[in-house]
Amino acid sequence: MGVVTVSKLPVIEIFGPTIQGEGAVIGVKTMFVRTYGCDYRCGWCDSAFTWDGSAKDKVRMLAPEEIMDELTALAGDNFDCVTLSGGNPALIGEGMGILIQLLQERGIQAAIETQGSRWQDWFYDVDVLTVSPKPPSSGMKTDWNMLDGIMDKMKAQGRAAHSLKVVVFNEEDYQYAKSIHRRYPGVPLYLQPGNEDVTEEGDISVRLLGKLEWLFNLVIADPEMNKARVLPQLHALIWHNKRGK
Ligand SMILES: C[S@@+](CC[C@H](N)C(=O)[O-])C[C@H]1O[C@@H](n2cnc3c(N)ncnc32)[C@H](O)[C@@H]1O
Ligand SMILES: Nc1nc2[nH]cc(C(=O)O)c2c(=O)[nH]1
Ligand code: SF4
Ligand SMILES: [Mg+2]
Repeated sequence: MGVVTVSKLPVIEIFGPTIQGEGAVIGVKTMFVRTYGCDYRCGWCDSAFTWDGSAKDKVRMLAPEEIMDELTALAGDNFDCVTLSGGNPALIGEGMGILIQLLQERGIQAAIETQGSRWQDWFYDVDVLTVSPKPPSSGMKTDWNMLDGIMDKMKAQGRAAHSLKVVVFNEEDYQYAKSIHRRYPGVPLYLQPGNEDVTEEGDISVRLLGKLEWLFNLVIADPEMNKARVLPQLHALIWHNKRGK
């Protein structure tokens, strides 16, 4: 018997193919792997089941190879990109690094969604890194030392396409987004209107589009935001608050 490496990941859901609904690679067909656990507790988190205990019984500890097999079983070769989200995927060390390698060996892009509260060396290997620092409305406090460190390292390394994405619910959040833009001026900034009710059932697109127009108007009036991009959560316009989309 060979030695078994323990590098399993806590996975709460694997789904797709769907369309990436946010940020730099919006519109691209992608699979999702959502890890369990978060070091934050954002008041408005649209994926609170990844950390609030309500879906704890659905968590599976999976080896990177098992995740690959499940992606293939779900979608065959009908995808070129896998988005690793959570929760905070940056809580996971070795296992995530191995999964990213496995994906890339098969010519599949690895995209990451994380909030910038933790660093992992595998950030260097990611194809698309989205760092989404949290504005005041979340109730979280930004660790500026950590965020500076992450942005410095990504800049110095230069391979992975990285960008910033700030969710904006109110004027104070908008000011926070501006402070992020001033602090990291060379990094593409995406602004995303907040979904104020992540439990509402039925069609929420009119409400979301209203919030998008509000954010459009702030940016339109603001010469400091000439380079920012304002995008909706595209999947939420189409599939609303449905899970696994
Ligand atoms: C659920 S999080 C998981 C990844 C990581 N924890 C993070 O926050 O970046 C994925 C993305 O959804 C965004 N998000 C969460 N709740 C939201 C809401 N109510 N409205 C708009 N965006 C939201 C987050 O800001 C983040 O950019
Ligand atoms: N379609 C779709 N696009 C997304 N982009 C980021 C997501 C996330 O929850 O991390 C997400 C998601 O949950 N679904
Ligand atoms: S950091 Fe991301 S997953 Fe964690 S609570 Fe905030 S939005 Fe949710
Ligand atoms: Mg989501």
